[in-house]
Amino acid sequence: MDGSSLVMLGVILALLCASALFSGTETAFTAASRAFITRRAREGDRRAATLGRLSERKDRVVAAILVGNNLVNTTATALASALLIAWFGEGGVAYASLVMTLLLVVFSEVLPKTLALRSPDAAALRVVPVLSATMRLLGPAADLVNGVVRATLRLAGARPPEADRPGITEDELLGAIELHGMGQQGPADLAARQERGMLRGVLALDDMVVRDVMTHRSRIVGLHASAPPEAMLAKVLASPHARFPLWGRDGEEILGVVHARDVLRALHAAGGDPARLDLAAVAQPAALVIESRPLRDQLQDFRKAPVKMAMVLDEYGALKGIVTLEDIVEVVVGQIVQRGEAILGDLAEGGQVELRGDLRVRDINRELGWDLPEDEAATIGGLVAARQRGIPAVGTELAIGRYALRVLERRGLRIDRLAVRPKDQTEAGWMGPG
Ligand SMILES: Nc1ncnc2c1ncn2[C@@H]1O[C@H](COP(=O)(O)OP(=O)(O)OP(=O)(O)O)[C@@H](O)[C@H]1O
Ligand SMILES: [Mg+2]
Repeated sequence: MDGSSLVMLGVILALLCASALFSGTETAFTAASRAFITRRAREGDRRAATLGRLSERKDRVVAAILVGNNLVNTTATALASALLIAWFGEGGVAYASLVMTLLLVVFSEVLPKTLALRSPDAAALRVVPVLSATMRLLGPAADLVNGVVRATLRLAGARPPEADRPGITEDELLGAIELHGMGQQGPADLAARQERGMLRGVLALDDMVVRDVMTHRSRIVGLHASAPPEAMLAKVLASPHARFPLWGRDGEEILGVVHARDVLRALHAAGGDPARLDLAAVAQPAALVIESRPLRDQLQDFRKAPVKMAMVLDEYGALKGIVTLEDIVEVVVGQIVQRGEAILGDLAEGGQVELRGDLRVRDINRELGWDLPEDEAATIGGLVAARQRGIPAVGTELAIGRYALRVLERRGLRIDRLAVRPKDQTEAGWMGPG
């Protein structure tokens, strides 16, 4: 082998290495997590800051890398052809294609990309100098490439892709949340599941309205201003609640909201004599909210409000229920306190569970990981009534989505108790008596 052949071999080898560097850089750059880069940049890491800036124009960076990568690939292959033709004559072209394809795929594509993917975040930081140099040298070429691509797309009638799409979409975020902690087991799995629930809850605040979480009118514990003071005191003492709407004479008009603290204050003002208790004097003005108000907005209102309870009205101004800060917080963190009896019965074999009719479909889905439809009614009893177009008799069975339901108890026009099970698991049928 003569001297110039040796030089050529050396150059080809160097080009293959450059090609590998481009490939690895591209993979590290595109696979590095945005969250990691942002965090490190905030901590003052200069390389991360550069990465963050480059990520804002991903298409430009990728185009520059591709230009560089293809430039070295073609040059290396051309040199190899020249060399092998000199050695083997005409047949050298075929040899060069074969050998260079193998070398490029194995050493300049798969190997560096696999390496970069093993820890893309660290790799991305390491290749920042390569990225900067590439952009300085090939940035204009990348602009040219992107310009030609856009023009061609426009000629073909296709819409060019958005160059600078802001951040990620909510769908992408939801997808990432579903993947969070997947494949973990035991306590780690439980923690990840709870975190998924909270993250989903935060996003749900956008789609939910006050009506979805309010406590229905029929379950409000309120005080009537016209009732004997001793009776009001007894009611406050017997109730687990801290805030009470104060109704006017006709039981329709809302005078305000009384906090248990206010009752104490009123009692003190009355010299400790319950008969002289004047709750209307200590009641705070009631906040009113329309039932269609988005939860996110109501949450903001509560942050500023002196009383963390609001009366929920429909568009005609009729009272529909009440909502408190806790009702909204529960969308994110899940049921905080299980009120009264246990919120859910024990899960029997085959996944069957007995539920109170007034449980919220959303809470059931969350607690059991089910997917009953949440947009037809707030409570599971309401969902059954909606599907049956009326209040079904005890013993009625129906299917909703993947679930079989059976009415166990009815009180008046309300479904009090029902049994539910996922259909696929228990072809065996209902368990237990009844
Ligand atoms: N007077 C009331 N009547 C009926 N339901 C109420 C009443 N007050 C609060 N709730 C409901 O009870 C649940 C818990 O609300 P929240 O924790 O805000 O009130 P609380 O437990 O009475 O007060 P606190 O937790 O401040 O002592 C919510 O679903 C809320 O809608
Ligand atoms: Mg509470």
